Amino acid sequence: MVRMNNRAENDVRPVQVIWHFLKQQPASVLWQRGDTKILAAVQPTSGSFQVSGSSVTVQHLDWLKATLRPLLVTADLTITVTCLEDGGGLLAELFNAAYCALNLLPKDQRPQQVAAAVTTAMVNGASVVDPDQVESQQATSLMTMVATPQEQILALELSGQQAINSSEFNELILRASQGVTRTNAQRQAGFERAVEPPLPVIDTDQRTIVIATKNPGKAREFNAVFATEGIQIKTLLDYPELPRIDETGATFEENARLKADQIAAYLHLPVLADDSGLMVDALGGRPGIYSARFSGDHNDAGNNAKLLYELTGVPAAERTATFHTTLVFAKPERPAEDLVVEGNIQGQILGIPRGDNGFGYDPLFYVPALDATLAQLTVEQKNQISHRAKAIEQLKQKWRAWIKA
Ligand SMILES: O=c1nc[nH]c2c1ncn2[C@H]1C[C@H](O)[C@@H](COP(=O)(O)OP(=O)(O)OP(=O)(O)O)O1
Ligand SMILES: [Mg+2]
Repeated sequence: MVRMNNRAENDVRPVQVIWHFLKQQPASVLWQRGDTKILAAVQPTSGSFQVSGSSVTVQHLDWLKATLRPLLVTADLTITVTCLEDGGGLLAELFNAAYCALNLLPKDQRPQQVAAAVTTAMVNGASVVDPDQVESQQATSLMTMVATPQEQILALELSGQQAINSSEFNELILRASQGVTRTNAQRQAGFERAVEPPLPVIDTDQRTIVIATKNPGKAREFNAVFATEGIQIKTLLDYPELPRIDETGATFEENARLKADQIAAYLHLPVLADDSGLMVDALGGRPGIYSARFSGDHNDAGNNAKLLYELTGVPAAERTATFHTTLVFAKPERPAEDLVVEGNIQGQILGIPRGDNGFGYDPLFYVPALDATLAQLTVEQKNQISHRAKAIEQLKQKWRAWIKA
C-alpha cells in the first residue's frame, strides 16, 4: 500500500534535532519529526521529579512522567515540554524530545536505558507507522510504544474508536518495533556528532574551525590552507541536523554574516562563512551575489551555460570579470564583533571551458598572467592567487588575536 503521503507502511518521517537549543538551559532540544515540533528542557531540582508543559494535556504529562521515571537514576529533575506544533504522533514525540534533553545532562545523570518512542495506527484497515496529522485523524486505532533497540517494550498506550483484533495488534507491534529501531538510529547519529564528537569541536584550542558552507569545493580550498597550520575544518556537511540558512542579504558581506552569525548561534562556537560571486563587467556586474542561483539552484553546469549564453558575441577584450570572496568570522551571540575580510581576482570569461579541477565557474575564469583557467590549477596553485586565498591571507593575520579577545 502506498500511503497518501507517499510513504511506505514502515517508513517513519525524517527527524531533525537542534541540540542545546536554549542558551540559558543547556539540557534543551528542539525535536522535530515531520511537522510535529517539541521543545524540551531539563533542569536539576532538588527533592522532586516534575514534568510540566504547555500546549500539552495533563494526561500526556502524566503518561510521560510515568514512562520516563523508571529510566532515570536521579529523581531531582524538572522536565518541561512545549508542543509548538502537533503534526501527528504527539505522545511519542513528547517522549523522544524529553529523552533527548535528558541525554544532555552530565553523563552520570542520563537515562540508564536507550529508548525511543513511535506511534503506529490502523488507517483504512491497514497498519502504518508514524502517522502524520491527516492519518492520525483518520486512524481507527492509535498505539504509542516506547522500546529499547533490543525490542524490550517499556510502555504501550492504545487508544481509538475501534477495537483491534490480535493479528492487527501483532502487526502494530511489529511496525512499532521497526519504527523504534529506526528512531534510535535517527537520533543517535546526530547525538554523537553534536554531543560526543570523536574530536573535540572546541575552538579555544584553535585546532578546529567550523565553516558554515555546504560547498565541498570551498571546503577543499580552506582545508588545504588550514591543514598546513595543523588546523582541521568542519563544514555544515558535518552537521546535517542544522537548519538551512537563506541568503537573503543584498551584499556578499550581509550574506556571509547571515551564515556565520546564525550557525555560530546554533553551535555556540565561532564560525567562519564565505560568500563569493562572479562579477562580469559586460553584464553590469552580474551575477554577483546571485552567482549560485544564476540559472536555478546551485547547478554549476547550468550557471556556466547561462554565462556563456549571455556573453554570446561579446569579444574577448570585453569579457573582463572579477571573482570576489567575503569571509566573516563570527562569535556566538556577538555579531557586533564579526571579523570581516575580503579578496578579489581579475580575469576573463572564456568562450569554451578549460580544465577539470576546481568548481563552480572555474573552467570559464581565465587568468592571463598564468595563461590558465582556475580549473587548470591544482588546489595549491589556486590557493596562491585566488580571491578566496587573498581573503584567507587577511584572515590569517587577524583571527588568532580576534578569537582570544
Ligand atoms: O572559487 C570559486 N571558483 C568558481 N566558482 C566559485 C568560487 N567560489 C564560489 N563560486 C561559485 C559557487 C556558487 O555558485 C557561487 C557562490 O555562492 P555562495 O553562496 O558563496 O556559495 P555556495 O552556495 O556554493 O556555498 P555556501 O553558501 O554553502 O558556502 O559562486
Ligand atoms: Mg550559498
